[in-house]
Amino acid sequence: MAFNWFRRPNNESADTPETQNQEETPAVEATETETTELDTADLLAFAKAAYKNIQEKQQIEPESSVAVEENTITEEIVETEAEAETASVEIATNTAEITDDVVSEIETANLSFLERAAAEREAKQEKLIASAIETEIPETLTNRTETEVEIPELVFDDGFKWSAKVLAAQGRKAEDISLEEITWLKKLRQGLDKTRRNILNQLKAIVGQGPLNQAAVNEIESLLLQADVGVEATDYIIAALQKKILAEVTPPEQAIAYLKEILRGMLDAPLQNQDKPSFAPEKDQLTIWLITGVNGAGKTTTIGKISHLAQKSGYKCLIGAADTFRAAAVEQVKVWGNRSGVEVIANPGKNTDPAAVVFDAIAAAQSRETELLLIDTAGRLQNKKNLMDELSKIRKIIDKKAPNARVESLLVLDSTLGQNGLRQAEVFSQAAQLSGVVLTKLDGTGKGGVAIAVVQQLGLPIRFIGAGEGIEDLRPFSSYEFVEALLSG
Ligand SMILES: Nc1nc2c(ncn2[C@@H]2O[C@H](COP(=O)(O)OP(=O)(O)OP(=O)(O)O)[C@@H](O)[C@H]2O)c(=O)[nH]1
Repeated sequence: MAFNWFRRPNNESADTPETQNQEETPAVEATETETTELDTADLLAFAKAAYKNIQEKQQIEPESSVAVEENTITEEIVETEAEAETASVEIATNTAEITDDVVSEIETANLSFLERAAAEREAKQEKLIASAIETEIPETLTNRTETEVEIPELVFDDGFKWSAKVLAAQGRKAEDISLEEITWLKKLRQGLDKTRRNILNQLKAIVGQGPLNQAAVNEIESLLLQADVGVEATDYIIAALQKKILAEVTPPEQAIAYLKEILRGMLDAPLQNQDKPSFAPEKDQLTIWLITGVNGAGKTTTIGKISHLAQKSGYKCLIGAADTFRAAAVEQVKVWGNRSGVEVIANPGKNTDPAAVVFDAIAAAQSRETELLLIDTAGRLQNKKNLMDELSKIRKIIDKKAPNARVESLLVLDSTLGQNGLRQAEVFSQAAQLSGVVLTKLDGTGKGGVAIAVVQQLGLPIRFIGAGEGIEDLRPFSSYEFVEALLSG
Protein backbone atom coordinates (compact mmCIF):
# COMPACT_ATOMS: atom_id res chain seq x y z
CA MET A 1 0.00 0.00 0.00
CA ALA A 2 1.21 3.52 -0.81
CA PHE A 3 2.68 5.53 2.06
CA ASN A 4 0.11 8.23 2.82
CA TRP A 5 2.03 11.47 3.29
CA PHE A 6 -1.14 13.32 4.25
CA ARG A 7 -1.70 11.00 7.17
CA ARG A 8 1.86 10.58 8.28
CA PRO A 9 2.15 10.43 12.05
CA ASN A 10 4.20 13.57 12.33
CA ASN A 11 3.50 15.11 15.63
CA GLU A 12 4.89 14.46 19.04
CA SER A 13 1.36 14.38 20.38
CA ALA A 14 0.06 12.42 17.42
CA ASP A 15 -1.94 9.27 17.94
CA THR A 16 -0.02 6.08 18.14
CA PRO A 17 1.41 5.63 14.67
CA GLU A 18 -0.27 2.95 12.59
CA THR A 19 3.05 1.24 12.26
CA GLN A 20 3.56 0.74 15.97
CA ASN A 21 2.13 -2.70 16.07
CA GLN A 22 5.40 -4.11 14.84
CA GLU A 23 7.39 -5.16 17.82
CA GLU A 24 10.86 -5.95 16.55
CA THR A 25 12.78 -2.80 17.34
CA PRO A 26 11.82 -0.81 20.42
CA ALA A 27 10.82 2.75 19.63
CA VAL A 28 12.70 5.44 21.50
CA GLU A 29 9.58 6.99 22.93
CA ALA A 30 10.12 10.27 24.65
CA THR A 31 8.66 13.63 25.31
CA GLU A 32 10.50 16.73 24.20
CA THR A 33 12.34 17.14 27.48
CA GLU A 34 13.13 13.48 27.74
CA THR A 35 14.50 13.44 24.23
CA THR A 36 17.24 15.87 25.13
CA GLU A 37 18.17 13.59 28.01
CA LEU A 38 17.96 10.40 26.02
CA ASP A 39 21.07 8.39 26.05
CA THR A 40 23.13 9.29 23.02
CA ALA A 41 23.94 5.61 22.70
CA ASP A 42 20.22 4.78 22.44
CA LEU A 43 19.74 7.34 19.73
CA LEU A 44 22.78 6.14 17.86
CA ALA A 45 21.49 2.59 18.07
CA PHE A 46 18.10 3.74 16.81
CA ALA A 47 19.65 5.67 13.92
CA LYS A 48 21.84 2.72 13.04
CA ALA A 49 18.88 0.35 13.07
CA ALA A 50 16.92 2.73 10.85
CA TYR A 51 19.87 3.07 8.50
CA LYS A 52 20.38 -0.66 8.27
CA ASN A 53 16.71 -1.21 7.64
CA ILE A 54 16.60 1.34 4.82
CA GLN A 55 19.73 -0.16 3.35
CA GLU A 56 18.17 -3.61 3.37
CA LYS A 57 14.98 -2.30 1.79
CA GLN A 58 17.02 -0.52 -0.85
CA GLN A 59 18.78 -3.73 -1.70
CA ILE A 60 15.47 -5.42 -2.35
CA GLU A 61 13.30 -2.68 -3.83
CA PRO A 62 15.15 -0.21 -6.04
CA GLU A 63 17.50 -2.84 -7.38
CA SER A 64 14.66 -5.05 -8.43
CA SER A 65 12.97 -2.14 -10.17
CA VAL A 66 16.22 -1.15 -11.83
CA ALA A 67 16.67 -4.75 -12.83
CA VAL A 68 13.24 -4.75 -14.44
CA GLU A 69 14.09 -1.62 -16.38
CA GLU A 70 17.42 -3.02 -17.42
CA ASN A 71 15.84 -6.27 -18.51
CA THR A 72 13.29 -4.42 -20.58
CA ILE A 73 16.02 -2.47 -22.26
CA THR A 74 18.09 -5.59 -22.82
CA GLU A 75 15.14 -7.46 -24.27
CA GLU A 76 14.41 -4.53 -26.48
CA ILE A 77 18.02 -4.44 -27.58
CA VAL A 78 18.01 -8.13 -28.30
CA GLU A 79 14.84 -7.82 -30.34
CA THR A 80 16.02 -4.83 -32.30
CA GLU A 81 19.37 -6.44 -32.69
CA ALA A 82 17.80 -9.58 -34.03
CA GLU A 83 15.90 -7.59 -36.65
CA ALA A 84 18.85 -5.48 -37.62
CA GLU A 85 21.24 -8.35 -37.78
CA THR A 86 19.51 -10.76 -40.07
CA ALA A 87 22.29 -10.45 -42.62
CA SER A 88 25.05 -9.28 -40.38
CA VAL A 89 27.34 -10.16 -37.54
CA GLU A 90 26.83 -12.75 -34.90
CA ILE A 91 29.95 -12.81 -32.87
CA ALA A 92 30.61 -15.17 -30.07
CA THR A 93 33.20 -13.78 -27.74
CA ASN A 94 35.71 -16.50 -28.23
CA THR A 95 34.83 -18.38 -31.35
CA ALA A 96 34.11 -15.31 -33.50
CA GLU A 97 31.72 -16.83 -36.02
CA ILE A 98 31.67 -14.29 -38.77
CA THR A 99 29.53 -14.05 -41.90
CA ASP A 100 31.07 -13.71 -45.40
CA ASP A 101 30.15 -10.04 -45.68
CA VAL A 102 31.90 -9.22 -42.50
CA VAL A 103 34.92 -11.29 -43.44
CA SER A 104 35.48 -9.25 -46.57
CA GLU A 105 35.09 -6.01 -44.63
CA ILE A 106 37.39 -7.09 -41.90
CA GLU A 107 40.04 -8.41 -44.28
CA THR A 108 40.62 -4.92 -45.56
CA ALA A 109 41.15 -3.52 -42.12
CA ASN A 110 44.42 -3.43 -40.24
CA LEU A 111 42.84 -4.62 -37.05
CA SER A 112 42.80 -8.23 -36.00
CA PHE A 113 39.61 -10.18 -36.46
CA LEU A 114 38.73 -10.08 -32.85
CA GLU A 115 39.58 -6.41 -32.37
CA ARG A 116 37.56 -5.44 -35.37
CA ALA A 117 34.66 -7.60 -34.34
CA ALA A 118 34.69 -6.23 -30.82
CA ALA A 119 34.79 -2.62 -32.07
CA GLU A 120 31.91 -3.23 -34.45
CA ARG A 121 29.89 -4.89 -31.79
CA GLU A 122 30.51 -2.07 -29.36
CA ALA A 123 29.49 0.58 -31.88
CA LYS A 124 26.39 -1.36 -32.76
CA GLN A 125 25.48 -1.90 -29.12
CA GLU A 126 25.77 1.82 -28.46
CA LYS A 127 23.54 2.63 -31.39
CA LEU A 128 21.00 0.06 -30.39
CA ILE A 129 20.94 1.15 -26.75
CA ALA A 130 20.44 4.74 -27.84
CA SER A 131 17.58 3.90 -30.16
CA ALA A 132 16.02 1.46 -27.72
CA ILE A 133 16.02 4.04 -24.95
CA GLU A 134 14.74 6.70 -27.27
CA THR A 135 11.71 4.72 -28.30
CA GLU A 136 11.07 3.12 -24.97
CA ILE A 137 10.73 5.98 -22.50
CA PRO A 138 7.10 7.14 -22.29
CA GLU A 139 6.38 10.76 -23.10
CA THR A 140 5.47 11.64 -19.53
CA LEU A 141 8.87 10.53 -18.35
CA THR A 142 10.81 12.44 -20.95
CA ASN A 143 9.24 15.61 -19.61
CA ARG A 144 10.31 14.93 -16.07
CA THR A 145 12.91 17.02 -14.34
CA GLU A 146 16.09 15.50 -13.03
CA THR A 147 14.96 15.87 -9.45
CA GLU A 148 11.92 13.69 -10.09
CA VAL A 149 13.88 10.63 -11.03
CA GLU A 150 16.66 11.35 -8.62
CA ILE A 151 17.08 8.62 -6.04
CA PRO A 152 18.00 10.18 -2.69
CA GLU A 153 21.35 9.19 -1.36
CA LEU A 154 21.56 7.13 1.78
CA VAL A 155 24.33 8.56 3.93
CA PHE A 156 24.78 8.05 7.63
CA ASP A 157 25.68 11.61 8.50
CA ASP A 158 24.62 14.23 11.05
CA GLY A 159 21.49 14.95 9.06
CA PHE A 160 20.50 11.29 9.14
CA LYS A 161 21.09 11.05 12.87
CA TRP A 162 19.17 14.24 13.53
CA SER A 163 16.22 13.11 11.38
CA ALA A 164 16.15 9.71 13.04
CA LYS A 165 16.12 11.42 16.43
CA VAL A 166 13.17 13.61 15.44
CA LEU A 167 11.27 10.56 14.27
CA ALA A 168 12.22 8.57 17.36
CA ALA A 169 10.90 11.34 19.59
CA GLN A 170 7.56 10.98 17.84
CA GLY A 171 7.35 7.36 18.81
CA ARG A 172 8.36 5.95 15.47
CA LYS A 173 9.99 2.58 15.11
CA ALA A 174 13.34 2.16 13.40
CA GLU A 175 11.95 -0.37 10.95
CA ASP A 176 9.17 1.97 9.79
CA ILE A 177 11.37 4.85 8.83
CA SER A 178 11.76 5.45 5.13
CA LEU A 179 14.56 7.16 3.27
CA GLU A 180 11.96 9.56 1.88
CA GLU A 181 11.11 10.82 5.36
CA ILE A 182 14.76 11.14 6.30
CA THR A 183 15.47 13.00 3.07
CA TRP A 184 12.64 15.43 3.73
CA LEU A 185 13.68 16.10 7.33
CA LYS A 186 17.25 16.70 6.24
CA LYS A 187 15.97 19.15 3.66
CA LEU A 188 13.83 20.94 6.22
CA ARG A 189 16.73 21.20 8.64
CA GLN A 190 19.01 22.44 5.89
CA GLY A 191 16.36 24.90 4.69
CA LEU A 192 16.12 26.46 8.13
CA ASP A 193 19.86 26.52 8.54
CA LYS A 194 20.19 30.22 7.80
CA THR A 195 17.48 31.28 10.24
CA ARG A 196 18.90 29.00 12.87
CA ARG A 197 22.47 30.11 12.42
CA ASN A 198 21.75 33.81 12.11
CA ILE A 199 19.42 34.30 14.96
CA LEU A 200 18.06 31.40 16.82
CA ASN A 201 21.32 30.01 18.07
CA GLN A 202 21.88 33.28 19.92
CA LEU A 203 18.35 33.14 21.17
CA LYS A 204 18.92 29.69 22.56
CA ALA A 205 22.03 30.87 24.32
CA ILE A 206 20.19 33.69 26.09
CA VAL A 207 17.14 31.67 27.01
CA GLY A 208 19.40 28.95 28.27
CA GLN A 209 21.06 31.28 30.74
CA GLY A 210 18.30 31.22 33.31
CA PRO A 211 16.07 33.98 34.70
CA LEU A 212 15.26 36.60 32.13
CA ASN A 213 16.48 40.03 33.16
CA GLN A 214 15.55 43.11 31.17
CA ALA A 215 18.71 42.98 29.06
CA ALA A 216 17.98 39.37 28.09
CA VAL A 217 14.37 40.26 27.23
CA ASN A 218 15.53 43.08 24.97
CA GLU A 219 17.98 40.82 23.24
CA ILE A 220 15.41 38.09 22.66
CA GLU A 221 12.95 40.64 21.33
CA SER A 222 15.42 41.96 18.82
CA LEU A 223 16.45 38.45 17.67
CA LEU A 224 12.87 37.35 17.15
CA LEU A 225 12.10 40.47 15.17
CA GLN A 226 15.13 39.86 12.99
CA ALA A 227 13.86 36.35 12.24
CA ASP A 228 10.63 38.00 11.02
CA VAL A 229 8.57 36.54 13.81
CA GLY A 230 6.65 39.83 13.88
CA VAL A 231 5.88 42.25 16.71
CA GLU A 232 2.70 40.62 17.91
CA ALA A 233 4.11 37.12 18.05
CA THR A 234 7.33 38.36 19.64
CA ASP A 235 5.42 40.07 22.46
CA TYR A 236 3.47 36.90 23.02
CA ILE A 237 6.59 34.72 23.16
CA ILE A 238 8.34 37.01 25.60
CA ALA A 239 5.35 37.21 27.91
CA ALA A 240 5.00 33.42 27.82
CA LEU A 241 8.70 32.90 28.48
CA GLN A 242 8.72 35.34 31.37
CA LYS A 243 5.82 33.52 32.90
CA LYS A 244 7.68 30.21 32.69
CA ILE A 245 11.19 31.34 33.51
CA LEU A 246 10.54 33.49 36.53
CA ALA A 247 12.92 34.15 39.35
CA GLU A 248 14.27 30.67 39.88
CA VAL A 249 17.17 29.42 37.84
CA THR A 250 15.93 27.15 35.12
CA PRO A 251 18.36 24.67 33.62
CA PRO A 252 19.14 25.69 30.02
CA GLU A 253 17.70 22.45 28.59
CA GLN A 254 14.44 23.11 30.38
CA ALA A 255 14.31 26.71 29.23
CA ILE A 256 14.77 25.68 25.63
CA ALA A 257 12.13 23.03 26.01
CA TYR A 258 9.78 25.80 27.23
CA LEU A 259 10.60 27.92 24.25
CA LYS A 260 9.89 25.04 21.89
CA GLU A 261 6.63 24.32 23.67
CA ILE A 262 5.55 27.96 23.32
CA LEU A 263 6.35 27.99 19.60
CA ARG A 264 4.58 24.69 18.98
CA GLY A 265 1.57 25.91 20.90
CA MET A 266 1.43 29.02 18.74
CA LEU A 267 1.77 27.07 15.50
CA ASP A 268 -0.92 24.59 16.49
CA ALA A 269 -3.32 27.16 17.97
CA PRO A 270 -5.51 27.54 14.84
CA LEU A 271 -6.10 23.79 14.83
CA GLN A 272 -7.59 23.86 18.31
CA ASN A 273 -10.67 25.73 17.10
CA GLN A 274 -11.28 23.51 14.11
CA ASP A 275 -14.18 21.14 14.12
CA LYS A 276 -12.83 19.11 11.20
CA PRO A 277 -11.01 16.03 12.40
CA SER A 278 -8.43 15.89 9.64
CA PHE A 279 -7.08 17.90 6.79
CA ALA A 280 -6.12 14.86 4.72
CA PRO A 281 -8.30 14.04 1.72
CA GLU A 282 -10.61 11.08 2.25
CA LYS A 283 -10.72 8.05 0.04
CA ASP A 284 -13.84 7.75 -2.14
CA GLN A 285 -14.89 11.31 -1.43
CA LEU A 286 -14.24 14.55 -3.30
CA THR A 287 -11.97 17.07 -1.64
CA ILE A 288 -11.31 20.37 -3.38
CA TRP A 289 -8.34 22.56 -2.59
CA LEU A 290 -8.50 26.06 -4.02
CA ILE A 291 -4.95 27.34 -4.37
CA THR A 292 -4.55 31.11 -4.16
CA GLY A 293 -1.65 33.54 -3.86
CA VAL A 294 0.16 36.29 -5.71
CA ASN A 295 2.18 35.51 -8.82
CA GLY A 296 5.62 34.29 -8.02
CA ALA A 297 4.76 32.96 -4.57
CA GLY A 298 5.13 29.42 -5.87
CA LYS A 299 1.48 28.58 -6.57
CA THR A 300 2.01 26.54 -9.74
CA THR A 301 4.98 24.73 -8.28
CA THR A 302 2.96 23.95 -5.16
CA ILE A 303 0.10 22.51 -7.21
CA GLY A 304 2.57 20.30 -9.03
CA LYS A 305 4.19 19.14 -5.81
CA ILE A 306 0.87 18.46 -4.05
CA SER A 307 -0.49 16.55 -7.02
CA HIS A 308 2.66 14.43 -7.03
CA LEU A 309 2.32 13.79 -3.30
CA ALA A 310 -1.36 12.92 -3.71
CA GLN A 311 -0.57 10.47 -6.51
CA LYS A 312 2.06 8.71 -4.51
CA SER A 313 -0.11 8.67 -1.41
CA GLY A 314 -2.69 6.73 -3.39
CA TYR A 315 -5.29 9.41 -4.16
CA LYS A 316 -6.97 9.98 -7.50
CA CYS A 317 -6.06 13.56 -8.30
CA LEU A 318 -7.00 16.15 -10.92
CA ILE A 319 -5.96 19.76 -11.54
CA GLY A 320 -8.25 22.58 -12.73
CA ALA A 321 -6.32 25.35 -14.49
CA ALA A 322 -8.48 28.33 -13.53
CA ASP A 323 -5.81 31.02 -13.69
CA THR A 324 -6.98 32.20 -17.08
CA PHE A 325 -5.88 35.76 -16.44
CA ARG A 326 -2.20 35.20 -17.13
CA ALA A 327 -1.46 33.74 -20.54
CA ALA A 328 1.32 31.34 -19.55
CA ALA A 329 -0.27 30.12 -16.33
CA VAL A 330 -2.29 27.31 -17.93
CA GLU A 331 0.75 26.05 -19.82
CA GLN A 332 2.83 26.06 -16.65
CA VAL A 333 0.25 24.06 -14.76
CA LYS A 334 0.13 21.58 -17.63
CA VAL A 335 3.87 21.08 -17.44
CA TRP A 336 3.59 20.26 -13.74
CA GLY A 337 0.58 18.01 -14.37
CA ASN A 338 2.70 16.18 -16.88
CA ARG A 339 5.52 15.80 -14.40
CA SER A 340 3.33 14.39 -11.69
CA GLY A 341 1.22 12.34 -14.10
CA VAL A 342 -1.97 14.18 -13.12
CA GLU A 343 -4.48 15.31 -15.71
CA VAL A 344 -5.13 19.03 -16.08
CA ILE A 345 -8.57 20.34 -17.00
CA ALA A 346 -8.22 23.59 -18.94
CA ASN A 347 -10.17 25.61 -21.42
CA PRO A 348 -8.06 26.32 -24.48
CA GLY A 349 -9.88 29.49 -25.52
CA LYS A 350 -8.60 32.97 -24.80
CA ASN A 351 -10.11 35.03 -21.97
CA THR A 352 -12.05 32.07 -20.73
CA ASP A 353 -14.11 32.41 -17.62
CA PRO A 354 -12.28 30.77 -14.71
CA ALA A 355 -15.60 29.79 -13.17
CA ALA A 356 -16.36 27.80 -16.33
CA VAL A 357 -13.06 25.96 -15.98
CA VAL A 358 -13.92 25.17 -12.37
CA PHE A 359 -17.33 23.90 -13.49
CA ASP A 360 -15.71 21.59 -16.06
CA ALA A 361 -13.07 20.45 -13.60
CA ILE A 362 -15.68 19.50 -11.00
CA ALA A 363 -17.73 17.65 -13.63
CA ALA A 364 -14.61 15.75 -14.70
CA ALA A 365 -13.71 15.04 -11.07
CA GLN A 366 -17.16 13.68 -10.36
CA SER A 367 -17.28 11.45 -13.40
CA ARG A 368 -13.79 10.08 -12.70
CA GLU A 369 -14.29 9.58 -8.99
CA THR A 370 -11.46 11.94 -8.26
CA GLU A 371 -10.55 12.24 -4.59
CA LEU A 372 -8.50 15.44 -4.70
CA LEU A 373 -9.17 18.30 -7.11
CA LEU A 374 -6.60 21.09 -7.03
CA ILE A 375 -7.73 24.39 -8.51
CA ASP A 376 -5.23 27.00 -9.64
CA THR A 377 -6.54 30.57 -9.41
CA ALA A 378 -5.35 33.94 -10.67
CA GLY A 379 -2.73 35.63 -8.55
CA ARG A 380 -3.32 39.11 -9.78
CA LEU A 381 -6.27 40.89 -11.34
CA GLN A 382 -6.76 44.53 -12.27
CA ASN A 383 -7.76 45.39 -8.75
CA LYS A 384 -8.69 43.98 -5.41
CA LYS A 385 -12.41 44.05 -6.20
CA ASN A 386 -11.95 41.93 -9.34
CA LEU A 387 -9.88 39.44 -7.40
CA MET A 388 -12.50 39.19 -4.69
CA ASP A 389 -15.30 38.88 -7.23
CA GLU A 390 -13.52 36.14 -9.11
CA LEU A 391 -12.67 34.09 -6.05
CA SER A 392 -16.17 34.38 -4.67
CA LYS A 393 -17.64 33.35 -8.04
CA ILE A 394 -15.41 30.27 -8.05
CA ARG A 395 -16.46 29.49 -4.52
CA LYS A 396 -20.15 29.75 -5.45
CA ILE A 397 -19.68 27.33 -8.35
CA ILE A 398 -17.99 24.86 -6.02
CA ASP A 399 -20.73 25.12 -3.40
CA LYS A 400 -23.41 24.66 -6.03
CA LYS A 401 -21.83 21.96 -8.15
CA ALA A 402 -20.12 20.00 -5.40
CA PRO A 403 -22.11 20.69 -2.22
CA ASN A 404 -20.77 17.59 -0.48
CA ALA A 405 -17.13 18.16 -1.29
CA ARG A 406 -14.73 19.08 1.49
CA VAL A 407 -13.29 22.42 0.44
CA GLU A 408 -10.09 24.06 1.61
CA SER A 409 -8.84 27.39 0.43
CA LEU A 410 -5.07 27.54 0.71
CA LEU A 411 -2.94 30.64 0.42
CA VAL A 412 0.55 30.19 -0.99
CA LEU A 413 3.00 32.55 0.71
CA ASP A 414 6.62 33.20 -0.19
CA SER A 415 8.51 33.11 3.09
CA THR A 416 11.44 35.11 1.69
CA LEU A 417 9.12 38.13 1.66
CA GLY A 418 8.78 37.94 5.41
CA GLN A 419 6.38 40.51 6.84
CA ASN A 420 5.69 42.00 3.39
CA GLY A 421 4.12 38.75 2.27
CA LEU A 422 1.73 38.99 5.17
CA ARG A 423 0.28 42.24 3.91
CA GLN A 424 -0.61 40.55 0.61
CA ALA A 425 -2.06 37.70 2.58
CA GLU A 426 -4.56 39.96 4.23
CA VAL A 427 -6.12 40.86 0.85
CA PHE A 428 -6.55 37.19 0.00
CA SER A 429 -7.82 36.33 3.39
CA GLN A 430 -10.73 38.70 2.87
CA ALA A 431 -11.39 37.41 -0.64
CA ALA A 432 -10.97 33.69 -0.46
CA GLN A 433 -12.34 32.46 2.88
CA LEU A 434 -8.91 31.05 3.54
CA SER A 435 -8.55 27.95 5.64
CA GLY A 436 -4.80 27.42 5.56
CA VAL A 437 -1.40 28.50 4.31
CA VAL A 438 1.32 26.91 2.21
CA LEU A 439 4.66 28.43 3.11
CA THR A 440 7.15 28.20 0.25
CA LYS A 441 10.85 28.88 -0.25
CA LEU A 442 11.91 28.21 3.31
CA ASP A 443 15.20 27.05 1.91
CA GLY A 444 17.71 29.81 1.68
CA THR A 445 15.88 32.41 3.78
CA GLY A 446 16.87 33.79 7.14
CA LYS A 447 13.22 34.67 7.69
CA GLY A 448 12.00 31.25 8.78
CA GLY A 449 10.40 32.87 11.81
CA VAL A 450 7.72 34.21 9.48
CA ALA A 451 5.90 30.91 9.95
CA ILE A 452 5.09 31.98 13.49
CA ALA A 453 4.00 35.43 12.36
CA VAL A 454 1.74 33.92 9.68
CA VAL A 455 -0.11 31.81 12.18
CA GLN A 456 -0.29 34.52 14.81
CA GLN A 457 -1.41 37.30 12.51
CA LEU A 458 -3.68 35.42 10.14
CA GLY A 459 -4.99 32.87 12.62
CA LEU A 460 -4.56 30.22 9.93
CA PRO A 461 -2.79 26.89 10.20
CA ILE A 462 0.20 26.14 7.98
CA ARG A 463 -0.72 23.10 5.94
CA PHE A 464 2.32 22.56 3.74
CA ILE A 465 5.85 23.74 3.73
CA GLY A 466 8.09 24.07 0.67
CA ALA A 467 11.85 23.85 0.95
CA GLY A 468 13.13 23.63 -2.61
CA GLU A 469 12.23 23.76 -6.27
CA GLY A 470 12.04 20.04 -6.92
CA ILE A 471 8.87 17.97 -7.06
CA GLU A 472 9.72 16.24 -3.76
CA ASP A 473 10.44 19.47 -1.91
CA LEU A 474 7.07 20.06 -0.28
CA ARG A 475 5.45 18.16 2.53
CA PRO A 476 2.59 18.56 5.04
CA PHE A 477 3.57 20.84 7.89
CA SER A 478 4.43 19.47 11.30
CA SER A 479 4.89 21.99 14.11
CA TYR A 480 7.04 19.51 16.00
CA GLU A 481 9.45 18.93 13.14
CA PHE A 482 9.52 22.60 12.20
CA VAL A 483 10.40 23.75 15.73
CA GLU A 484 13.02 21.04 16.08
CA ALA A 485 14.59 22.12 12.79
CA LEU A 486 14.43 25.75 13.88
CA LEU A 487 15.94 25.34 17.34
CA SER A 488 17.72 22.01 17.50
CA GLY A 489 18.85 21.33 13.97
N1 LIG B 1 13.90 27.77 -3.58
C1 LIG B 1 12.59 27.55 -3.76
N2 LIG B 1 12.00 28.00 -4.86
C2 LIG B 1 10.68 27.78 -5.02
C3 LIG B 1 9.90 27.08 -4.05
N3 LIG B 1 8.62 27.04 -4.51
C4 LIG B 1 8.61 27.67 -5.70
N4 LIG B 1 9.84 28.13 -6.03
C5 LIG B 1 10.27 28.88 -7.21
O1 LIG B 1 9.58 30.11 -7.25
C6 LIG B 1 9.38 30.52 -8.59
C7 LIG B 1 7.92 30.89 -8.81
O2 LIG B 1 7.15 29.73 -8.66
P1 LIG B 1 5.77 29.51 -9.44
O3 LIG B 1 5.22 28.23 -8.97
O4 LIG B 1 5.92 29.73 -10.89
O5 LIG B 1 4.96 30.70 -8.83
P2 LIG B 1 3.47 31.17 -9.11
O6 LIG B 1 2.96 31.65 -7.81
O7 LIG B 1 2.69 30.12 -9.79
O8 LIG B 1 3.71 32.40 -10.01
P3 LIG B 1 3.40 32.60 -11.53
O9 LIG B 1 4.07 31.44 -12.22
O10 LIG B 1 4.04 33.92 -11.84
O11 LIG B 1 1.92 32.60 -11.60
C8 LIG B 1 9.85 29.36 -9.46
O12 LIG B 1 11.14 29.65 -9.92
C9 LIG B 1 9.89 28.18 -8.49
O13 LIG B 1 10.85 27.22 -8.85
C10 LIG B 1 10.57 26.62 -2.86
O14 LIG B 1 9.99 26.03 -1.93
N5 LIG B 1 11.91 26.88 -2.78
